[in-house]
Amino acid sequence: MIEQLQHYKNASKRLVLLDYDGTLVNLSSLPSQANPTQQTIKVLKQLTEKVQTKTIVITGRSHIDIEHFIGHLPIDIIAEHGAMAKDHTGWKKRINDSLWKSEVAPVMDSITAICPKSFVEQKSFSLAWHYRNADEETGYLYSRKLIDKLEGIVQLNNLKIIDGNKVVEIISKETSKGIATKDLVEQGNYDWIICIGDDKTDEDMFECLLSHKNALTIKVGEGNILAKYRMKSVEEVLLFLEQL
Ligand SMILES: O=P(O)(O)OC[C@H]1O[C@H](O[C@H]2O[C@H](CO)[C@@H](O)[C@H](O)[C@H]2O)[C@H](O)[C@@H](O)[C@@H]1O
Repeated sequence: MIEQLQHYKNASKRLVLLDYDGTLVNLSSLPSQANPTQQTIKVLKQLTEKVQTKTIVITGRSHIDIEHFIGHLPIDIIAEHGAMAKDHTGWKKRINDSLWKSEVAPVMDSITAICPKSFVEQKSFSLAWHYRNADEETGYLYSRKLIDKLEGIVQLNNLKIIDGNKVVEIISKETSKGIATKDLVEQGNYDWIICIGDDKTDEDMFECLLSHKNALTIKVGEGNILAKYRMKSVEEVLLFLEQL
């Protein structure tokens, strides 16, 4: 890793891709509580000041949430797993597919009604059913039931199910952090890339970067790994980013 970092420092055009929840901030019981810490803000600010370095926060969050958390920083953002993107000109849609929401919402609502402490998060191009605060066993069982009930709608509407961290999310099949990463890599001609994430959707970025010889990919926490390195915690990620 030290050798790789040296190459990174000597590179002339760098890309730093950072997931938000579970990577830049610790997970919390409600999405609205995951405010960035002072250290997170400091680290992101430092990265935006680096020359020859493009830093992008790439998140499953709605563009409204992430704008609320870090929108005051001069940093590029890709939100909703690639459906929305922000650069110095402002926010833009990368897809235009949300008509299916009227079919999915009632199914999620019906499960919310029978699974205490679960709730639906609305985003522009996706719907997410959260069960972190439900009783563990009950939440998991209902998440399987929900996935089962949604299979048909998902197939008919060219959608996919993201079976995430205590969340079941529905979004267009044409959107992923991997697709967004591929676009960035093709357009940017970067000679070094650092990519850090903790969740299943971040594996799509790692997979996209597998064949890139100058990509340093880092998985935060345990579980499946297509990344080359692993870090234990958000705190370790922030310390690492401070050294870049
Ligand atoms: O791509 P990310 O930046 O990792 O965002 C993924 C999802 O994050 C949020 O949900 C997760 O974090 C919440 C706050 O810590 C937590 O309460 C929830 O259980 C997690 O699933 C967000 O609400 C989702 O929209 C994002 O897709």
